[in-house]
Amino acid sequence: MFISEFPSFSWRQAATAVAAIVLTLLARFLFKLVKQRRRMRGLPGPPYHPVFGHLLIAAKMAAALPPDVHPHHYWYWLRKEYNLGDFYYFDVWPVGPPTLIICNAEVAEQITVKSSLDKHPMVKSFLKQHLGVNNIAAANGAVWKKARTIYNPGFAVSHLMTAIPTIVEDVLTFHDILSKFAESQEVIELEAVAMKLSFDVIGRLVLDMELGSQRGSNILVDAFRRQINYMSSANTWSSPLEGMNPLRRYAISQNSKIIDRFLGDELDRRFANPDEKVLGKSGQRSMLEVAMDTYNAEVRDASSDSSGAMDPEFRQSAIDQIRTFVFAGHDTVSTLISMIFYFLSKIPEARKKACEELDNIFGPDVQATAAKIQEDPYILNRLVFNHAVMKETLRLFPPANTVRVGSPDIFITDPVTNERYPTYDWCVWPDSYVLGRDERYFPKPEAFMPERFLPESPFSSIPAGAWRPFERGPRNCIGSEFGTLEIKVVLALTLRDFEFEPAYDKGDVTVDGEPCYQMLMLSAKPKKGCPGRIKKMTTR
Ligand code: HEM
Repeated sequence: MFISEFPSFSWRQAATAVAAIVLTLLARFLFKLVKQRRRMRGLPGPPYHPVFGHLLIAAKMAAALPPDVHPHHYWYWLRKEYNLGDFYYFDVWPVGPPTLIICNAEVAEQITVKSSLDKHPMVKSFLKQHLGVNNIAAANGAVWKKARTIYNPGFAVSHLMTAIPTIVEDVLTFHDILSKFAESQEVIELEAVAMKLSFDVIGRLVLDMELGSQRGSNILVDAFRRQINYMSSANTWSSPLEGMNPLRRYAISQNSKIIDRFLGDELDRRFANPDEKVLGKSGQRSMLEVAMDTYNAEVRDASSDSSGAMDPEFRQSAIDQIRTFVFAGHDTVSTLISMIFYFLSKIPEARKKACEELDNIFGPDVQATAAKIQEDPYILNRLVFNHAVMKETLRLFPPANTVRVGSPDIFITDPVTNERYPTYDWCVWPDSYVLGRDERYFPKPEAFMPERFLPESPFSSIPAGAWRPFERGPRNCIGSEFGTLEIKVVLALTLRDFEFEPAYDKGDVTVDGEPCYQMLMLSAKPKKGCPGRIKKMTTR
C-alpha cells in the first residue's frame, strides 16, 4: 500500500469518534445502572437511593468500621444498624457485586443443602492465581464433582486416624516451642506460631512429609508463606488497584511456579515408581497417594503418552488440589488454635472444665497423654467438652465462609411469609458470623458458653443450619473432621500446661467489643495476629 492510499483523518473526525465511544460507554453504563437499581424494587434491605443504591450506606459503614475488617463485620453491622430481618439485599454496584446476605438458618439451608448454588465466579477469579484454575474450592459442576470423588477417601475418618500418631509428634514440638515462649515472656503473634504447626500437620496428611517448619525453613512452606502474603487484604475489596499491579502479578506467578515445581516433582517421582511403597514413617497414605491410586486405576493406561509421562491434565489438576488442601488445611486451623486460647483466657471456668475433662480421660501427664493418643487415636472422640469449646470458638469467630452465585431457577422462600425472592444475578452469602450471633439460635450470643453445644445444654436445641462454620451441604468443608481431630490433639497436649495472656493495647480499636476482630486476609484472621504472652501453668 502506498502512503497516499492511507485515509486522511482530521482532528475533528478523531474527536467525533472518541466522543461516540465515550457516549456509547456512558449509555451502556446508564442502562445497566437503571436496570440494576430497578432490580432492588420490593426487595428487603437498608434504605435505598434510586441512583446510588446502597453506596451512600456503604460509605457510612466504611466510616464506622476499620478499613481492614472482614465482610462478616459489614453484614452484622448493617443488620443491626437497620434492624434487618432474615435476609437482605445490598446493592453497591458498580463498586462491588450486588449481594444477598442470608441471616436465617432455614434460608441458608435452602441454597446450600436443599439446592446447592454454584460458587461465585469471583471466588475462582481470585483463587486461580494462588491455587490453580482447577482448585476444588472454586470449581463447579463436573470438575468439582470429579475432584471431590477422587479425594473423599483421603478424608475418611478411618484414614485420618492413621495420621494422628505423627501429628502428635508435631504437637509435642509445638509444646516445646510454647515452653520457650513461656520462659522468654516475649509478646508473640499466636496465630503466626500456630500457623507453623498447622503447616507441619497438613504436610503429614497431604504429602506424608516432615516439613519441619516449626524448627526451620522449607522451600514449599516458604513459597506458601509468600503466596499467603500476596493474598492479604491489599489484594481484595479494600484496595482493588493493588490486585492490578503487573509486577505483583508477575511475582505471584513466579512464586506459584516454585510450588508447582515442588509438588509436580513429587508426583512424578511417585508416578515413576508405581510399585514402590512410597510411605513416610507413619505408614499412612497421603493425598498424593490417593491421587496416584485414581490415576493408576482410571488414567494411566489410557492416556500416558509414548514417553511414559503422566497425563498433563491429570498432573496439573492433582497439583492444584494438593495446593488447595495445603492452603485450606493450615490457614483456618491456625486461626482456630489462636482464637481458642484467646477466648479461654477470658473465661477461666470454661478453661478449667476443659482441663478437667483432659485429666479425666488421659491422666495429668502430657507425655502419657501423647502415648495414649498414639496408641488409640479414637480416644479423641471422648473429648466432648473440648469439642464444644472448639464449636463455641467457631461460632464467635468463623474463619471461612462460602460465596455463591444466584441462579434463575433458585429462589429463597421467606420462612415467615412464604414469599419467594430471587437469587439470580446476586452474589449469595449465607453468613455464619451473623447467624452465630443471633440470639434466636444462640441465647446470650456475646457470652462464650461451650455448654450450649452439650446434650445437657441449658438452652433449647440449636436448629440445623444455624451453626455453619464448616458450611453445609455437598460443598461443605472436606477437611472438617481432620481439622477437628487436629484441634483435639492440640488441646490435649497443650491446654493444661499453658495459658495465653492477650496483649492488645488499651487504645486498640474494637469491633463488636473485640480488639481481636476479624480481619480480611482472604479468610478471617485475628487482628494483629492475636498478640500475647504464653504463661506456664503452675496450677489448673
Ligand atoms: C477449622 C478448620 C476449618 C474450617 C473452619 C473450614 C471451613 C471451611 C468452609 C466454611 C468451607 C466452605 C468454603 C466455600 O464454600 O467457599 C470449606 C471448604 C473447604 N475446606 Fe475447610 N475448613 C477447615 C479446615 C480444613 C482442612 C483441615 C482442610 C484440608 C485438609 C480443608 C479443606 C477444605 C476444602 C478443600 C474445601 C473446599 C471443599 C469443596 O468445595 O468441595 N478445610 N472449609
